[in-house]
Amino acid sequence: MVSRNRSQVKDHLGSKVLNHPELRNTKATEYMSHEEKYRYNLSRATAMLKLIDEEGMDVNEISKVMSHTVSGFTTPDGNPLAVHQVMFVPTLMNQADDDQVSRWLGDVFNGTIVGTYAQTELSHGTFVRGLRTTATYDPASRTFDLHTPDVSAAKWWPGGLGTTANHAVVMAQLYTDGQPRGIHPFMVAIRDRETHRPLPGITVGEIGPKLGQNTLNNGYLLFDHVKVPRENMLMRNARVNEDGSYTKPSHQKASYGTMVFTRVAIALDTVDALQIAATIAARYSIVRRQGEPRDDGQEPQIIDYQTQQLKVLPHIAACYVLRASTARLWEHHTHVTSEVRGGDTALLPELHATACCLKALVTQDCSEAIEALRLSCGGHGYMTASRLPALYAYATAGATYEGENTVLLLQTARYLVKQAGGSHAPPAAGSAVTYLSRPADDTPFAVGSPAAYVAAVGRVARGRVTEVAAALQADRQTMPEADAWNQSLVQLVAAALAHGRYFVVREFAEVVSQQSSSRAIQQMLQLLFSVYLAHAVSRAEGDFITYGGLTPSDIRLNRRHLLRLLAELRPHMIPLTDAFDLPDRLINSTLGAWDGDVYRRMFEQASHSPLNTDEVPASFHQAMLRSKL
Ligand SMILES: CCCCCCCCCCC/C=C/C(=O)SCCNC(=O)CCNC(=O)[C@H](O)C(C)(C)COP(=O)(O)OP(=O)(O)OC[C@H]1O[C@@H](n2cnc3c(N)ncnc32)[C@H](O)[C@@H]1OP(=O)(O)O
Ligand SMILES: Cc1cc2nc3c(=O)[nH]c(=O)nc-3n(C[C@H](O)[C@H](O)[C@H](O)COP(=O)(O)OP(=O)(O)OC[C@H]3O[C@@H](n4cnc5c(N)ncnc54)[C@H](O)[C@@H]3O)c2cc1C
Repeated sequence: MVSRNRSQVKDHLGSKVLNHPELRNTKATEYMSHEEKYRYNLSRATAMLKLIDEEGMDVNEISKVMSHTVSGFTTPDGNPLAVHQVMFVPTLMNQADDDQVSRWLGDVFNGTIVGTYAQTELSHGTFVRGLRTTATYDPASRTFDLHTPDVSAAKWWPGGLGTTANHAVVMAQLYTDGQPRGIHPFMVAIRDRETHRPLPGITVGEIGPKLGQNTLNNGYLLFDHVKVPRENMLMRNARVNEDGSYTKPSHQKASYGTMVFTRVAIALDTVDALQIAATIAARYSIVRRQGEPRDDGQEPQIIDYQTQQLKVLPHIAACYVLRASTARLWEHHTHVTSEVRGGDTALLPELHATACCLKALVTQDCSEAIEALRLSCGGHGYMTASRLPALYAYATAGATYEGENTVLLLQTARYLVKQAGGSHAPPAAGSAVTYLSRPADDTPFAVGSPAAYVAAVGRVARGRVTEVAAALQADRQTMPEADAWNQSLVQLVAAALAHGRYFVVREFAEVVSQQSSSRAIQQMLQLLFSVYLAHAVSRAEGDFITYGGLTPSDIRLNRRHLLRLLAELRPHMIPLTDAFDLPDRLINSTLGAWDGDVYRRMFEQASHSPLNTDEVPASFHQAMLRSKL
């Protein structure tokens, strides 16, 4: 199979997707009903699935074509098959045993089986161990009895479950021999393959409108003592034998593997959304002129206001920096997964810790950045047709799904404080936490030296982690563990974020140092890195004084330095966003097209409003009449 890099995939898709007979003609969906939107997005998602199949793509390629850059074009309101592709199929591949894979995957790939990942319940999402759907094994019939004890245990949220999927991987509490065995995955048929009607004992439907991504087709699901054959528990890790005896998995959290994968995919993908938003805001900021005319008689381009530069340019730098670290995480995930499949789980705890904090850091940074970029476009950024509201809705969902960010940061913090206290297995060579067991890097801070900034970011991470580890340790002597932990929650979250920031900047430092093909490119990467670092310091000045070794004078110098760097970056803003290589049809924004013809496009989109069809819409008279009664 030919492996393509990210840009080549895009080029490849440029011809394949943008010219595909079922995909090339897009419709504006803003005025469609909920059902019309679903039909439109589902038919495009299906065409995309067929295309992926025809092209014979591997997991890396699929992740790229499923990326928001492309899926925002194919399924602008959310892909009802996203969870099928990103979670259901990977769960079968990684958690089903070989027999099960050969039993199901043919039907998955020929489209007979369409699935979802059904974990979250109405009353439990975060605390997975608290899920209440049960799967009780009966050795006499060799079946599991799947049951929802009450409405609060209804599955709620799974993507594609609403009206699309006919199967689900259901995460349920396993009982064998009368013993609870924890959460395990079960392959369950929920709708008839021919009629698509719910099967006996199944109650299923769609949960209703959301902030965005309304055609993800999120659903609910309840079981009334549904019998599932023994062979339908996914058995690559744990096993239930015919007599009901139970074999434990090689790693306690093996069944959480799909979540780790999806966190990595979300981190990588949210940067795509930021790139689109940054391109829109950059292009609009040079087209838009407003204010007292200058010497040349023209009103200034808004990007020449220093405040606008601060709203836009650091986020372009962030696109480059976050892309590098999330791509690195993706590679690391591939490596660790193959080790785990071979039985070696040593690297899993750190992968889990890193995936948690990068997913949280990236989705938080990107959603804040996209909102700042939307605001940088003034009133027009509030229009749906700018695309910025939908990009925000997409990025901010990433802060909640696949593990709410605070909760994930606490998972990272748990790993970090154990490392700092020496109570975890020592980190492997190349680990991202070795800095915790070494003396702090005392490179003196100097404005203009990226290495000095990276060292300061490291001191903040180290200081934050060691301080909270000590506080926790002290509290543990005087109160129960849960109270001690709760007493430090805010500082634990800050420590995990600081660690994530250090991970990100070290990865980019490596990218800059390894770039050798062109001096000009290296200089540009250095400039982007300097902007990212100076902005990071300006966002957390207190931390850099408290832990990073910076003085109030350094902080003042950094503020001026950042503004100078922004002025230096400004002439490169358009080439830097053009380099994301996003065709207009993928950007799909009135404000962000390459030719800058913003105002004509805005008028053109207004012509689609159904309220403009008649000079006086009938609804006006009807409503006025009612108000007079
Ligand atoms: C490229 C294109 C892609 C674009 C994709 C976009 C579309 C995607 C659509 C997304 C749809 C969304 C789907 C979902 O949201 S699915 C539901 C996701 N749900 C969650 O993420 C729930 C979050 N909660 C949890 O994961 C767990 O409950 C939590 C980890 C918080 C706690 O678990 P638990 O209580 O069981 O464990 P403990 O805290 O007690 O920890 C015990 C030890 O286990 C370690 N641990 C925990 N998880 C893992 C793991 N996954 N791997 C390895 N190890 C793990 C933990 O660190 C503890 O270790 P120590 O005892 O050594 O400290
Ligand atoms: C668009 C979308 C798509 C989704 N798709 C799927 C899907 O396909 N399949 C699926 O199974 N699920 C899906 N989900 C569900 C999603 O995974 C959960 O909503 C998510 O994991 C958060 O869990 P929760 O809703 O229980 O939040 P809660 O845990 O109730 O969070 C509420 C607040 O409580 C805080 N909190 C909770 N526990 C702790 C703690 N231990 N310490 C400190 N603070 C805490 C949180 O930080 C947060 O501020 C989806 C959700 C969304 C929004």
